[in-house]
Amino acid sequence: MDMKIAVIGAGAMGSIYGGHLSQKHEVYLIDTSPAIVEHIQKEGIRLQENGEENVYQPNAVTSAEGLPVMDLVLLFVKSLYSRDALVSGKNLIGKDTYLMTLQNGSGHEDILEEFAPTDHIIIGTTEDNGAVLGPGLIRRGGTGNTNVGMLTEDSHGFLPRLKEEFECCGFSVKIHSNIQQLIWNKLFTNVSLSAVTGILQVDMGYIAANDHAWNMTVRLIREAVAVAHGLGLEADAEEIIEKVKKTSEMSPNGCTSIRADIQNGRKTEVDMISGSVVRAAGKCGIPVPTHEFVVEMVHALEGKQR
Ligand SMILES: NC(=O)C1=CN([C@@H]2O[C@H](COP(=O)(O)OP(=O)(O)OC[C@H]3O[C@@H](n4cnc5c(N)ncnc54)[C@H](OP(=O)(O)O)[C@@H]3O)[C@@H](O)[C@H]2O)C=CC1
Ligand SMILES: CC(C)(CO)C(=O)C(=O)O
Repeated sequence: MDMKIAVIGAGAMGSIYGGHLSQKHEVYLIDTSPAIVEHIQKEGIRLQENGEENVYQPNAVTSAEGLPVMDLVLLFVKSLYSRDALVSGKNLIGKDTYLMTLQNGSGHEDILEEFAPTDHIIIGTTEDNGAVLGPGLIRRGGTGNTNVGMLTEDSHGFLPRLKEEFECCGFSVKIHSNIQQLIWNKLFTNVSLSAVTGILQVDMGYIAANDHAWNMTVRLIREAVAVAHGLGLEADAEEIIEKVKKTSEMSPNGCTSIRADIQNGRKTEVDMISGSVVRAAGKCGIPVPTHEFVVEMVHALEGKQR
């Protein structure tokens, strides 16, 4: 056992990472749902991956109470629950603990910094994806890189260790010196395609196929690109527009996370997706009326489902 790792949130992504990491590390999967935790305790996590079903047996608990201080805390709750989850897991974080997020959206560091010093925060993206099929049963969809980076210099050389410890469990980790660039590269798709499919409640293919939906998507991309430039990031609007169009066309029946959450009567992560563009725009003094509209509209839709 090399590292003590707490993974908070035993949903799709927490199960994929917690399950795989438990092959070599002492992993504690924490989820507020007693049903999920009991299931994992009895039967482990069943992951459908690479055409087979594998079972992993991390420790599973409903609360961080009584757990030791961790080497790494990996946050995999939906971002609207991040603060609550970290308040409940405060005892997991000691002076040497690294706190890590691969959640969609941007600006998670603003919350993480309330719980750990900046030089112990790891942010990034994952190109893996997954879905919960039932209690303890997860389908691992596509796999790809786990992109990580820090907001400051990695003064203790933790990222190379993290890379090694994750890669021996089957992940492919890339360390980036400008991780915000990577985060925004993914964000452009979520703040345009995902947001518009959520509001319209349509499959991904509808966006490129319908002129009005497409105009709205392009407008969102152009506003987000202006903000990215304001933050000093690189972003080529025409390239991003082309990429988002391809994403829509290549997965005509695909369902985005914002759409799925609204459809399932759940709250969305819009505040850390479109909302993060609005907050960054405020700091740079750039107008983003379409993103402001999206945030209000998605929240209005969430209210309708209750
Ligand atoms: N799914 C995917 O393919 C991808 C997801 N992501 C990101 O990963 C993150 C997690 O997504 P995903 O795994 O799909 O989400 P899920 O909803 O599947 O899993 C989150 C889990 O956390 C639980 N939870 C909620 N609040 C707490 C809390 N305070 N403490 C402990 N557990 C809690 C939830 O319980 P309950 O259901 O009862 O609320 C749920 O079981 C998101 O930020 C998402 O953007 C990134 C890339 C791909
Ligand atoms: C756009 C998509 C489906 C990834 O391609 C996504 O990241 C999301 O909506 O969460």
